[in-house]
Amino acid sequence: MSGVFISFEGVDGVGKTTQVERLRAYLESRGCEVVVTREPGGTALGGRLRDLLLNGVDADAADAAADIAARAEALIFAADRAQHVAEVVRPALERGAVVITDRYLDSSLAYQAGGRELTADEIRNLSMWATGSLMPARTYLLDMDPDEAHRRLTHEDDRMESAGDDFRSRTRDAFRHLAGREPKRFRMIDAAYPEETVWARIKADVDALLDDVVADERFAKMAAEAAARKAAAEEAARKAAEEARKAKEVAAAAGDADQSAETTTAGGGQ
Ligand SMILES: Nc1ncnc2c1ncn2[C@@H]1O[C@H](COP(=O)(O)OP(=O)(O)O)[C@@H](O)[C@H]1O
Ligand SMILES: Cc1cn([C@H]2C[C@H](O)[C@@H](COP(=O)(O)OP(=O)(O)O)O2)c(=O)[nH]c1=O
Repeated sequence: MSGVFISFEGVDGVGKTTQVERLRAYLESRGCEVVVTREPGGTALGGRLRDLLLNGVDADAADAAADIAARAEALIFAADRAQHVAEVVRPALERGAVVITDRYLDSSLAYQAGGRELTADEIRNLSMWATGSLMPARTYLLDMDPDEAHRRLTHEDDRMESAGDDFRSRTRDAFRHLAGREPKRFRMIDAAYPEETVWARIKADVDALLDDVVADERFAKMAAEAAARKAAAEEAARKAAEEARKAKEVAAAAGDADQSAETTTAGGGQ
């Protein structure tokens, strides 16, 4: 199987990491090579950038959120993504692995455009440039009330999580809007249900997705074989026509020689 790229999105606490691990276990049990990764922080460089993004430049500053300007924040997330795609995602896809990422470019669209209010076009262009336009085949948006999701978290708020209720609500709305714009890629799953129910919905969709990928590959293989057969038949027909042309030339040359011999004989009798 060629590589399949899957992303999980949603506000903090909706259950992405939980479902990513369930999907990893399931796909491994089906015999797939699975690479689980995340943004920010899927590479060594990304780990350093994640620390800046989640803890701020000065962890003791009174307002850690303010010490990175909105545009700088967008660029740091994009830098993390560029390194992530170059170092982890593309090589794994080229090997034929299933790559599951806990967040990808839709998070930038939801948080930096929706949340921080930069424009969606500039954020999208930045991420497309950073990734060479690599898009997931499927994106699972886990959706639920963001305050309830926030209450599920057991750790202390990081720099992004402390941005407040309004920010969380804008981010959730932005995710839902993105899913509405691209229904083929997105599957929006109600994440307020228990873990098992959420997983059952993801599993059903993944089974269909992988069947489609296998069917597409089978179709591509059949199409390639048909094209090769057509090219071979055309080559054989070209060779046969060439041989027929040569045979005709030989016959014509032999005919000319006979005729000239006859002419010579007739001329010699005069
Ligand atoms: N469907 C669910 N219902 C209730 N709690 C959940 C559910 N899925 C995950 N959790 C719990 O919620 C917390 C956040 O889950 P996590 O997977 O880390 O979310 P995220 O990666 O989206 O921040 C964890 O303690 C996890 O065990
Ligand atoms: C990938 C990405 C994440 N983020 C934010 C979302 C999260 O608040 C934070 C780190 O994400 P993450 O570690 O995935 O948090 P969680 O597991 O709790 O969902 O970074 C952005 O603002 N933009 C981005 O492009």
